[in-house]
Amino acid sequence: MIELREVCKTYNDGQPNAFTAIDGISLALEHGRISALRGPSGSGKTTLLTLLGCLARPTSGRVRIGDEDVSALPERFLTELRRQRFGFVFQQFNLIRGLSARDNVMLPAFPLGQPHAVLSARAQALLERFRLAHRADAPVEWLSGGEQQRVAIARALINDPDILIADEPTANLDTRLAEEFLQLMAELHADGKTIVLTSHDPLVLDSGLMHRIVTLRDGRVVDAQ
Ligand SMILES: Nc1ncnc2c1ncn2[C@@H]1O[C@H](COP(=O)(O)OP(=O)(O)OP(=O)(O)O)[C@@H](O)[C@H]1O
Repeated sequence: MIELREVCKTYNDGQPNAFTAIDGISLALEHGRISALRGPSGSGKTTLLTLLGCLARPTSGRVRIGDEDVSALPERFLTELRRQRFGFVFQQFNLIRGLSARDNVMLPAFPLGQPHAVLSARAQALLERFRLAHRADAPVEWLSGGEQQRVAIARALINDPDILIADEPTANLDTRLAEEFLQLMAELHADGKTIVLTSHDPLVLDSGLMHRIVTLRDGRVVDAQ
């Protein structure tokens, strides 16, 4: 369970330009499920995702991942927790140009200090799983949008996280690639992964694959089916 209790996030807290993007959200997302956050632009979806993914701390309130209250953890423990438990897929994929697909996939695993050959084999296996083995040595900028996204998903999985976080994952994809993305999410759900994503995309929201759809407005939950 990922649980938020009375969570607020205020940007520029205490300054004249303070802005409360998340305004007292309590929410529990079950492990092993696919949950979507939706809502108008500026409603706080990305901010909420960063709090759920321990990329940012709440200004007030509590975030629990399983049994652990992570809102109180010092930064280095948070970094460790992120590495071990979370994989992130960003809207723009955030791949490093000039590096091969395989090296991009390996990147999040480098700080864990495993032998290069082990990591390389694991990255190759993930690329194979996503039908990209033949592109492993290509610089990522040579890959198509759909291929780049599969590299980004492979990279998110390199440390075998149990929680996958994705921000507007289909925003840059055409219908066929968005459907392919959903197919991958269904497979990862079958593997037992917990998936939390933000989306405006009816193709995602109406796919029938989302176990929970949480609607935000003005930093509050207005509906949580
Ligand atoms: N670093 C920041 N500093 C100040 N305000 C911010 C910051 N990041 C986000 N905001 C503001 O917080 C609000 C929520 O932003 P957020 O990106 O979470 O919304 P969103 O629902 O994901 O929007 P979109 O669908 O457009 O991506 C917005 O009004 C935004 O301008």
